[in-house]
Order: sequence, then C-alpha cells, then structure tokens
Amino acid sequence: MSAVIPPTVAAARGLVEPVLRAAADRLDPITRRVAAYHLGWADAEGRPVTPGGKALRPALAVLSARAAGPQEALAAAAAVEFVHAFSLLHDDIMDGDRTRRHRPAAWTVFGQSAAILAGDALLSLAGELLLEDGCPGRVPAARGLAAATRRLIAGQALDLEFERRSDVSLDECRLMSTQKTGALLACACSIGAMAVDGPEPLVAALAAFGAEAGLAFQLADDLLGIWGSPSATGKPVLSDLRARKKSLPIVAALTSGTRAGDRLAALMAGPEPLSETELHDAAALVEEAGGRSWAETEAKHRLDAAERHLADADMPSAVRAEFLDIAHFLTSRGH
Ligand SMILES: CC(C)=CCC/C(C)=C/CC/C(C)=C/COP(=O)(O)OP(=O)(O)O
Repeated sequence: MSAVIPPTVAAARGLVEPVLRAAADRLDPITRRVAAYHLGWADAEGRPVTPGGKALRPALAVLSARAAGPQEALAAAAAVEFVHAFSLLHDDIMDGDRTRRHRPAAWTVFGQSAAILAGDALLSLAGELLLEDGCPGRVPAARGLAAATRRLIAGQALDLEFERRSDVSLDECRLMSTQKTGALLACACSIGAMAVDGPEPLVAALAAFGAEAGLAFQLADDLLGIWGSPSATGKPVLSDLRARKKSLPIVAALTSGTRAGDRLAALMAGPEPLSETELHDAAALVEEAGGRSWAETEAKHRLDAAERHLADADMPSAVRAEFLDIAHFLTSRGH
C-alpha cells in the first residue's frame, strides 16, 4: 500500500525550501556541495535534481505556527529540517547504509569525513537560523530544538548499543524509539507555536501529539525496514534484520516467549552475516512470533493517542484536520 503526500506537505516544502537554500548558501563551497546533494537539490556533480525527502517535519512546524494564529515560522521549520538532515547524514555513516532516498548515500559519494562535516554544518545552521530570526519565541524554540536534538542523540546511542545486545526489553526499545524519532517529531509539531509565542497549553498538546505520532511513525518505519519494498523505501530489502537492528517488531518477537521468538534469537545471535535465506527465515519468524501484528496494533494505538491530544487542543479546525492527515500519512507509507 502507498499513500499520497498530503497537499499541506507539498505546499510547506515550497515555503520552507527557499529558507533552507538561502541558509545553505552561507556554507563554504566544499561543505555546501555535500549538503546540497544530501538535501536532494543537486547530483554528485552539482547539477540540479528534484528533491527526494518528504519534508514532513517542516510541514508540521508550519502547521504548528498556524495552530497558534496567522503567523509563519519558516525559520523554525527550516531549522527542524536541518536537524533531521544532519541526523540522516550521520546515521548512514554509523549504520554503513549505502543508499538514501533512492540514491547513493552522501558518504559513499563524498567520503565519511566530508559527510560528517556537512552534518555538523547543518546542525549549526539550524541554531543560527532560529536565533537570528525575529520571531518572539525564538529563544524557547531554540532551547526546545536543542533539547530534542540531545534526545535524538540519546536514542541513536541506544539504537547502536542494542545491536550488540541480545537482552533488549520492549520498554527499552520503546524508549529508544521515543527518543530517536518521537523527540524531533514532537519538536516539529510544537516549535512553530513556540516560535510565535503561542499559549503554553497549545504547545504542550502539540508536543504530546507529535511524540505519539512519532512513535507510530517509527513503528511504521520498522515494519518497512523488514517488509518494505526497496522501490518504496529507497533502502535494501530486509535492511534492519541484515544490520541486526533491535527494532520494535523484532524485539516484540524476541520477547514473545514463543518458539518462533526463540528460533529468531538463535538466528540473530550467530557471529556471521545472515545469508539471504536466513534473512527471509528471520522475517518469517518475526511474523510467526507475533512481532508484525503487535507493531501494527501498537501503531494504531499510538495514532489514537495522538488524535486524543489533538482533540483537546484549541486550534482552528482546518489546522487540526491537516495535522491528522499528516499523522495518518506517516503510518501508511508504501509497503
Ligand atoms: C544523531 C543521529 C545520527 C540520529 C539518527 C536518528 C534517526 C536516523 C532516526 C530515524 C528517524 C526516521 C524515521 C527517519 C526517516 O524520516 P523520513 O521518512 O521523514 O525521511 P525523509 O526526510 O527521507 O522523508
């Protein structure tokens, strides 16, 4: 199944992209070239191409400002996208992933050092953009983004540690996903309202909505990491099992107390890389042990919880409907 990108997301991309490009123009030419490639503006030779990322976070940030009033918070929206872009650049290096958004990952084209520097540069541009912006809530917004980045890093640290552990609990795995993905989604959903100095209860409700939607998004992403087709995900098939990732469906299967879960644990404990047959066996065992259905149900629960937070928040009904549209899109991407 695949879902069409909501019109709000496409429209927000058009609004935020000039801000992103103008900010990236401040970078030195070497770093800008890597950033422009990673952000999907240019090919390896610097020729213009059509951007590949979905730009969900800036769309959520734009909506977040609109929830508080008629103002825009484009610098905040661009800053969140830069943090996201930094995290993907570094993540591909850490995971050794060679493909991103249907293209060779930046580090495979420009080398690891250049890609690390480009990620660092995007992170610093995010802070610069926010703090020099004229919006009244720029300092709390910058503090919120910095805290979300710290949590994103904590989640990534757990994710990497879990690859070497065989005793990861579902609670630990949930914490990792909440930090790795939920923190920046929560920030994207609330930073616009924060930047325009919106009321505190609205900011809190939007952050709670984003945290739940972020967990639902990560569950959907984890399902795609096992059963997603490379044409839909832009990543190699069975990539999470290949990397021995302890994603939520995998940990649900490993901790299920079933024979299939035990067989999966034995398969994943071996020292050698898994063969293609073993990878397909492992995916079947995750399913047999109930990991797939658990993750699908959990994603629905998280989406319901997200909707409840939104229902309680005071905002124009059209903005609420657009938030919901994006939340449903997050969990129904191509399989
Ligand atoms: C510090 C560090 C290295 C952190 C890494 C954290 C990390 C990679 C989290 C994964 C989050 C996620 C679901 C990304 C896909 O977003 P998306 O589908 O919106 O991506 P798109 O922009 O390509 O559409």
